[in-house]
Amino acid sequence: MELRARDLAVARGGVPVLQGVDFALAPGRTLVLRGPNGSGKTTLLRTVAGLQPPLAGEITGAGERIAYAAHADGLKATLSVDENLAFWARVFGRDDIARARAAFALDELRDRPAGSLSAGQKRRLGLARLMVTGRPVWVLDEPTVSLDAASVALFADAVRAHLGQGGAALIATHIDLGLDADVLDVTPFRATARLSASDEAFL
Ligand SMILES: Nc1ncnc2c1ncn2[C@@H]1O[C@H](COP(=O)(O)OP(=O)(O)OP(=O)(O)O)[C@@H](O)[C@H]1O
Repeated sequence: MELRARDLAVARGGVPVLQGVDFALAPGRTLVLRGPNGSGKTTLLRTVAGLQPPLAGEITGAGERIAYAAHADGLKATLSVDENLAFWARVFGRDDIARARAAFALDELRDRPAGSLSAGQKRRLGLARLMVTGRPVWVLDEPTVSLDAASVALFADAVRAHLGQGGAALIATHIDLGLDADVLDVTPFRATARLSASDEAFL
């Protein structure tokens, strides 16, 4: 099933940020969002992930198919690496964490409290959680922040494996991940109208 956005308009803090966004993301494919700082990539991802409603337009193929990884890692600091993964797996009704742990080179860190990990190790753990969700559409906001070159390569491998199993990925990133990806530059979709609260009632 495709993830699709049709004529989507999104807002941040009540201010329209993007409008007229259309894209389709098929199983097995990656779509990379590009655009300068503040152009609306995070806002678009949050809307696709269902964390905020669109101002206008339609999203299909999202909802419970999405696993979202935001800027913040959102880890439980006092729980170990394994406990964090197991907790997350349970939330999604699953129990296999070994594959995710290995894919992100976390085996040697499995008993360490997440709060004691380095920034890059925390990020690897945050990304490993995607694998335990079992969800087909990964929505990722700057996933490689804090990662060294070797960890970026691990991440790209994990995405490739996910695509190979029929998954899909929507990724905001400023770097080249070496993936065979489609690219959507959000710059042309910047919202022109700055609507007041009273105008919004007529949308
Ligand atoms: N909490 C907020 N309340 C109001 N406006 C916000 C908030 N967060 C971001 N914005 C504004 O919304 C617009 C879009 O921001 P967004 O974070 O979506 O951009 P981005 O393309 O992801 O940027 P970056 O590349 O810097 O991560 C910007 O003008 C930003 O200043």
